[in-house]
Amino acid sequence: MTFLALDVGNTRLKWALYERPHPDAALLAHGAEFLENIDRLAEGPWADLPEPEHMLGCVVAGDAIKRRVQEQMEIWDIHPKWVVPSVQEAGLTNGYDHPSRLGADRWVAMIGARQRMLAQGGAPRPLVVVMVGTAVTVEAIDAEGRFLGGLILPGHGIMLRALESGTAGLHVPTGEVTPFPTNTSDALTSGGTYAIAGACERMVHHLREHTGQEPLCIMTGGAGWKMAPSMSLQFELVDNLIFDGLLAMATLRFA
Ligand SMILES: Nc1ncnc2c1ncn2[C@@H]1O[C@H](COP(=O)(O)OP(=O)(O)O)[C@@H](O)[C@H]1O
Ligand SMILES: CC(C)(COP(=O)(O)O)[C@@H](O)C(=O)NCCC(=O)O
Ligand SMILES: [K+]
Repeated sequence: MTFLALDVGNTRLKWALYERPHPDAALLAHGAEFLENIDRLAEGPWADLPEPEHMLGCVVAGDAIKRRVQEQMEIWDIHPKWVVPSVQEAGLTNGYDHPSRLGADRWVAMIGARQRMLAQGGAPRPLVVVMVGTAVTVEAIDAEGRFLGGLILPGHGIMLRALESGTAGLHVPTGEVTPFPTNTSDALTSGGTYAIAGACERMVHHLREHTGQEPLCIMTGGAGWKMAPSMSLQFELVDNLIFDGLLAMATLRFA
């Protein structure tokens, strides 16, 4: 009953093979590839894997990338299944104006975060879910599992590239995060980091005001580790929220 979980973002493809489609399943193998290397998955890291029986993925990198990933899966006899955000799934209600236009990765990460909170026991709380990847997303979910809405902002890389290409004098190496930057490198690195931190704190404030309860804050994504030390509020850093979400959805779909 092996299960392959895929998360295809705008920078990297992340994959994980589990012994079965269940949150308690053992992890058999996992990896991550930058998108320029995905055409070598079948002859590389996937060549010696036990054949997955089921697969569920989320992709936000566009149709061309999705097709290239599906080509790599032709070494197996599986039918690729991709998440399309719906109005309701796995205990979460989708408040987006057009539910299917929400990024699939955002939907899956929120489902993972909610499952994670419920698994910890205690009364359900509002959730702020931050994903720091190519872009940064900051989601608000109330204690009843209603996704109220979320923010999208540029990630570190995009912010720096935008500043570099839009100015004459901002071509400098990465700096340090510091409260009072005194050189261009530190000013850029700190500006980006605190822009993201500020958006997160603002959303916590909005959700606290809206629900009258203290939100639980969870952070994930490839660049989450860069943000974690600069957060003034307590954020739990989780590296596999999307896989948690895919496992929760797969349990319901493939049981
Ligand atoms: N090996 C790495 N070295 C440096 N930065 C990395 C690495 N892996 C991830 N990152 C950071 O994480 C971001 C990508 O995270 P990821 O969650 O894979 O994004 P996405 O889901 O959008 O593809 C990059 O933009 C980069 O800032
Ligand atoms: C916001 C995103 C670009 C994030 O992509 P990522 O950083 O994970 O590569 C992606 O979730 C997306 O394309 N969303 C569709 C638009 C929306 O969610 O409103
Ligand atoms: K992502």
